[in-house]
Amino acid sequence: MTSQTNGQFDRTPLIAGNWKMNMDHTQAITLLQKLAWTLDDAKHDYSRAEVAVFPPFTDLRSVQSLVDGDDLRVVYGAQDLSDQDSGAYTGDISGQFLAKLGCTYVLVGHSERRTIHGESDELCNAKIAAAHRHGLVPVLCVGEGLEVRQAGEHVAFTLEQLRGSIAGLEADRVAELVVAYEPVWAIGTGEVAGPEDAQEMAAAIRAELAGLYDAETAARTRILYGGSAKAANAGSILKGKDVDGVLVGGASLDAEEFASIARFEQHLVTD
Ligand SMILES: O=C[C@H](O)COP(=O)(O)O
Repeated sequence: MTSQTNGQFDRTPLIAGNWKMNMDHTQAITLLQKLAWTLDDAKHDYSRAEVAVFPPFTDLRSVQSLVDGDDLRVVYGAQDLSDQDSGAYTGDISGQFLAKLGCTYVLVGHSERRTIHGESDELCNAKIAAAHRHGLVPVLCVGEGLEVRQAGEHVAFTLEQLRGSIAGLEADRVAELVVAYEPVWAIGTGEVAGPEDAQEMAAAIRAELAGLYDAETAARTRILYGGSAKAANAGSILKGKDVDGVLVGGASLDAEEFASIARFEQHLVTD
């Protein structure tokens, strides 16, 4: 595996846009073209910050054609996958199909899947295995709700989700895994966990991985923050030494705003 450092950060930051259930396939083309043009105009260096989008399933073929046809550097993934590979699973999508569509990543266990669709850590674990069977890199989402946060149990809760979701995973797989810490109370609410909160949890996740595996493995895993991230707060969030990127929802639907987040190095907050 190649080194993930970009020279300034220990790991190459990943700026990921989860479009959720927004944008049909024609709107997807417009949004992605605008994003790519904006990043090109700004001379974005993709080796300094990787940029990924996660459109709805129905957009992926159009996204693939655009990325391939125009040689875009933006990569993409799906918002979910089945833990099964094929068969009588009406409505589900196989990792095999996503790989064929050129997906690099796939979200697993987003809080909206966990809460609305009742997805458990065990199912997330099986979905991670399915992603690996098809060469996809899972972006595992973990994070606590408001009550857990108020009870001060957010670290223990989140680490339990992490352990349950990665049980049995080999060290090499953990090193390439992306973990997104998304406090549920900060998603789509305008509430942002402070940079200290994001760093606290990212450090706790990395320490947990070091304990479960080893320090070298843990040092390679990328850990993102998600929850009302935007250009105005990305610089301070990404200042945390264990925070390796952001998983952006609402703000990723605006090409200029999302491009500005990807260009966070321009507005990194320093002491
Ligand atoms: O996947 C993205 C997260 O759910 C964050 O969404 P948000 O930026 O709209 O709060």
